[in-house]
Amino acid sequence: MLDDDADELPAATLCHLVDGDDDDQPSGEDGRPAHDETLLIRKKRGVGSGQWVGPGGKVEPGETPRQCVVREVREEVGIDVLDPEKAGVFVYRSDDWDAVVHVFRATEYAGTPEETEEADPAWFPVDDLPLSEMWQTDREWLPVVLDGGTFRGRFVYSDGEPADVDVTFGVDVRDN
Ligand SMILES: Nc1ncnc2c1[nH]c(=O)n2[C@H]1C[C@H](O)[C@@H](COP(=O)(O)OP(=O)(O)OP(=O)(O)O)O1
Repeated sequence: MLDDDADELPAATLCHLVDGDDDDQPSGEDGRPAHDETLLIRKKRGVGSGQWVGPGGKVEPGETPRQCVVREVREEVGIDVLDPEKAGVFVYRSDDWDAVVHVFRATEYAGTPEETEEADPAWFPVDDLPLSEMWQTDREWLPVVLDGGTFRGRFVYSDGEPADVDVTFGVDVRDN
């Protein structure tokens, strides 16, 4: 881990779901995106509200990060992710909240994303993400995660801007 105190921090999760139409139906006719797209939410409240982010949230007592990410995706957009795979982990430090954030990638899900009180979901092509309306540090690692890679990072924000950014790719993130 890139931060000595990471074990002391509250935990949170993010899910980056990648979908593409790989069956026999004409593009888009089964309600699934025609090409590789990823599900983002316009977050209505909480940390990062107003931005496009992956669905996710804070890990509750007694919950594992994997259990959390399944619950949060269900609560925020009403679908069940079936195969969340750990793809990264980063320490986030800011003026008002610090956390260790576990990042999952998924390709299988049940249901159709819908708007909730917490989030407004939309699919974006993986090569055309709304980066100017996302966390600035997402551009460091999100394309790698969407492409099947792994990373570990430490992102320090001050006054809403990245002040210290450290990322390593191609690491084993299964147990941390
Ligand atoms: N730097 C950065 N980039 C991308 N995403 C994040 C960060 N820092 C973060 O904290 N996050 C993400 C990690 C989590 O998904 C959320 C924070 O949790 P939040 O959505 O506020 O928690 P919930 O449990 O859903 O909501 P409330 O408890 O606030 O109702 O931000």
